[in-house]
Amino acid sequence: MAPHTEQLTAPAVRLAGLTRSFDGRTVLDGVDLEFPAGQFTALLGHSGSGKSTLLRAVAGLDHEVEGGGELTAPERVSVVFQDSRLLPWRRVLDNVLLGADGKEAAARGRAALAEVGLAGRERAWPSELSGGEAQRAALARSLVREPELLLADEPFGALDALTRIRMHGLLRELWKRHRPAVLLVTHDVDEAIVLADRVLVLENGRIGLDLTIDRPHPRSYRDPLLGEYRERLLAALGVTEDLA
Ligand SMILES: Nc1ncnc2c1ncn2[C@@H]1O[C@H](COP(=O)(O)OP(=O)(O)OP(=O)(O)O)[C@@H](O)[C@H]1O
Repeated sequence: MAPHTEQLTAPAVRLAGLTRSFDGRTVLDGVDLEFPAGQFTALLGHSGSGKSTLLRAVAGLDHEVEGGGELTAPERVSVVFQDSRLLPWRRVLDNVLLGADGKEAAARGRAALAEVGLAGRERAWPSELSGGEAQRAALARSLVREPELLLADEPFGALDALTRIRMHGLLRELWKRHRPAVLLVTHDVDEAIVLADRVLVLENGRIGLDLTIDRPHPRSYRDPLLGEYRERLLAALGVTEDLA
């Protein structure tokens, strides 16, 4: 019998028994998680549940995690945060290039900016960009390295609702073109179900729910069949009350 192809593909990320405490308080309590190359995964959880802590661990930014087991992540990892973290003293293109020199690098940077809709803004200063444009530039900077894994920590959390919807379309488009594995941390249940193919809920320091969103793309916010997933996720998050 032919072996199942998934078994032949090494997972992009594998965590086993990942534990992290701060001042004796356990935030991550033996997280087991694995996802394959190219998978778009969202991570939901209440404020303080440890989403950013988990993301930082996967990014290799936290040297105090106790593996207990193992932590495997690809070499080329990019991280996008809620604020763009553009360097104010560098022009947009120089921010995207992050010190890479030469004509070829500049061409790659320009192409990345064009991909996110910022063609013509290469020489702008970050202070001249809107919040949405700054996040576009941050996405261009993250993609120019062709990451195998894109970690995004509430990348649209500070944007207004309409800009956020546009950015959802852009992120999904970029994902389709570049196919990195994505781990998107968000508070927004709709954002998770419209973008991701798998949604995880972090609770009590572990993955409490692991839900595959089996709907074709592009998805619509109005798709009634997404409602069932929304209900399950809200229930897992303990949101049961309707507003008065
Ligand atoms: N460097 C740190 N020192 C002390 N405590 C920390 C540190 N980093 C995180 N914590 C604590 O760990 C818990 C989880 O924080 P984390 O930022 O991972 O949560 P989160 O789910 O991302 O929250 P939010 O959605 O509000 O961003 C919080 O109680 C936080 O105070």
